[in-house]
Amino acid sequence: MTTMIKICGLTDKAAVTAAIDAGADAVGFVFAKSPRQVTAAVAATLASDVPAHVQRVAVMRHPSNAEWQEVLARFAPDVLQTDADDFLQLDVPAKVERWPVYREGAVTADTALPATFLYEGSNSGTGERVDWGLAATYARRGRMILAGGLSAANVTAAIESVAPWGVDVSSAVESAPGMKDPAKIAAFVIAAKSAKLN
Ligand SMILES: O=C(O)c1ccccc1NCC(=O)[C@H](O)[C@H](O)COP(=O)(O)O
Repeated sequence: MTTMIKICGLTDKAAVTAAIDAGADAVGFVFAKSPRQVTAAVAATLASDVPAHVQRVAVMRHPSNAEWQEVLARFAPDVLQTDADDFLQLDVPAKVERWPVYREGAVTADTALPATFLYEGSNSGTGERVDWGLAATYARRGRMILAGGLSAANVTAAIESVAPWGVDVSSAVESAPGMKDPAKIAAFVIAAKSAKLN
């Protein structure tokens, strides 16, 4: 079994190509307010050559249904990633996979976690790392995508201690906020793939 790798917050074609060439399984485009924010039209252009085995993820945070419908119509993502409660008010067709975001501090032992979920801290895209010990307990309850503060330097250890289904990175593979660095993307993927899984 290998760990799913998502490179998030892509804003230019070179970064998309770097993620695909490195062997990423998913590429994320941020539509929320962020230094990485792109329009649905730009994301559609950036993702036009993404091969079918790489999932194209629409990353949002508290969108209105109208904002989501615009992204759905123009970008046609494979996956919608947004805070778990957002899904209550969004019309998401069955063909779009859901990656609800659960945030550290808001999850307890009693929280009903879905089959697949993303787990991170309060502030997306800021390099904020979660408690891996706690994350490991939640990772046993479903297909967790671990996010927040991962980098080429720590992703191997993160995978080996948390055992998530997937990992997600953004700021640590950038040269500046919103500017992805192809060499850092490649290094992250190599490090993630080198993790020893039981
Ligand atoms: O990346 C953003 O700026 C962002 C803004 C608003 C909502 C979500 C956002 N990113 C979501 C991601 O999936 C990031 O990859 C994740 O938060 C990890 O970020 P980082 O700690 O920088 O690796």
